Amino acid sequence: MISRRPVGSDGELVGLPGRSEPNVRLQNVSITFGDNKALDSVSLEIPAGEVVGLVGENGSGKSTLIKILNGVYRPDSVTRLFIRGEEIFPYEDPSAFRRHGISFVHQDLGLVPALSITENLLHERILHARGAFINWRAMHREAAGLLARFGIAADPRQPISTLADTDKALVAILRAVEELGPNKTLLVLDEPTVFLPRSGTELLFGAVRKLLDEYDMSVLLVTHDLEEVIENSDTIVVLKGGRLQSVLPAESATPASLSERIVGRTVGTGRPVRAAGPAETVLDCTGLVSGRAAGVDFELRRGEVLGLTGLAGSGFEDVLPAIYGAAPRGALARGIVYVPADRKTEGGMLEVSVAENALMPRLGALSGPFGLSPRTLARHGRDFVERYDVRPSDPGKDFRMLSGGNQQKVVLGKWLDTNPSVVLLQDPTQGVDVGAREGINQRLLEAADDGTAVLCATTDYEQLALICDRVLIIEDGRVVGELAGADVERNTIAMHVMQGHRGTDPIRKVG
Ligand SMILES: Nc1ncnc2c1ncn2[C@@H]1O[C@H](COP(=O)(O)OP(=O)(O)OP(=O)(O)O)[C@@H](O)[C@H]1O
Repeated sequence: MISRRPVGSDGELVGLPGRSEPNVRLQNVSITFGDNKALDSVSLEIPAGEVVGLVGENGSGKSTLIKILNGVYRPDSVTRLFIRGEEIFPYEDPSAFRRHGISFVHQDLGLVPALSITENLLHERILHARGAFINWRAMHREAAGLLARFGIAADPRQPISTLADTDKALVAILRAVEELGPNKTLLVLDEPTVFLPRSGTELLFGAVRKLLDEYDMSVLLVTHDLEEVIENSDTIVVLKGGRLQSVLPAESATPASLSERIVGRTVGTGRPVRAAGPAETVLDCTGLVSGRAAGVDFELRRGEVLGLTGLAGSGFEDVLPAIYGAAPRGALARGIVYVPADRKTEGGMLEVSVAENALMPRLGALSGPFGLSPRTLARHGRDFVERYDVRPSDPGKDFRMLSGGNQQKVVLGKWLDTNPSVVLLQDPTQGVDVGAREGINQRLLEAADDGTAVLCATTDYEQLALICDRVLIIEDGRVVGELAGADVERNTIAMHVMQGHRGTDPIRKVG
């Protein structure tokens, strides 16, 4: 993408207004939680027609900035915000953002599965027509028009749950834009593609560009996926420790240069060489049927890292909860642990400290006759936050106060510390920054070297390529192929997932 703003001698964009006033201008955005200055004098501009990517390590302030833009948090009073040149005062009226045309799509998309596509898409208007006459025929016609314009081949009367994941994400985006009425300024996309394959992401951003051209709006894209942000943004803004680290034209950025700016170092993309362990089977999964899994067979061996992947909806996502759910009581005693993707509702206890969360599965082992002393809790807590690089490194902090990525480190670490024989991981590095991702992968490989069998279900092919000894591809609820050795490589995995989908037979069938 060609940036429309001037570039300085250091390759960074000059942060002054361009020829015309940007759609959104943030000046000195600052916010303080207790003694933590989560955002410190951040100034940035989001010009019309541009996608501005917002990246930064876990806890750098991305979500906080978004929450200021939707009125959840009040910034410190030095902050000044301008929308299409007009200063707005969110302290006085948090709904000002919405009225000035700012809308959001979050990772969970916020769709209601049982409702029709039309009801989801035109939700706001239908809601406001409450009690009044709703012309359903006209609503469906309008929804059908929108779907057709954005290439979604579906009847708008059908439930949204029948759509493929990419189309669901697209509907969520169209709805967010539709809800703004005539006043369309900024669409904030908060990791909307984490569950999508690359091809889905491309489709989605094709539609986003079309929206930008049609409405002269802007997009603020928050993501941890460096390739995605480079491919789809015009400008990339890097936050570090609550401050503006840099503003760059996306065309000049590479994943290595970005990770350097984000975490202060380049992050390794090499695959470690691992010795083949003994072939002892620790988990024999035969004919597993659950959700969309329709007879999944595989063996998991001691000390190996096995990946499970496929297109969203292929059934690979249903395997781990089914395995864990099959033995809920005895699972932990037998050394099986499960780390779900949804760490907020399933993974951690929000109201207690990081240290208590981290030590919870080992409380019995660590406690003396009089329970766990505060001193022991603090000592183990300190050791934990250091080993898993949890930030801020305060074990006494409430879990709920951590950023999303730091919560993920705590949830993963607390289970790995139980020295399990089997670890079941669903999207383990989702929402985790590029540096922490490397740390987590390292911990997983160390666990495997110590004999733990790791089963990892994800569409993050890059992560699979970095840690897996074998990768199983699932299609229509069954294992249709296995990649091992040099074939455990990102593009090869992606190709086989896609080719399997088209019904060809590119890889060795298992069984
Ligand atoms: N409600 C809150 N109370 C106290 N501290 C908070 C609160 N919300 C955020 N913080 C702190 O503000 C800082 C920025 O957090 P934020 O969630 O914005 O980071 P982030 O860049 O979105 O991280 P991630 O990539 O992990 O989602 C962190 O130090 C976090 O602990």
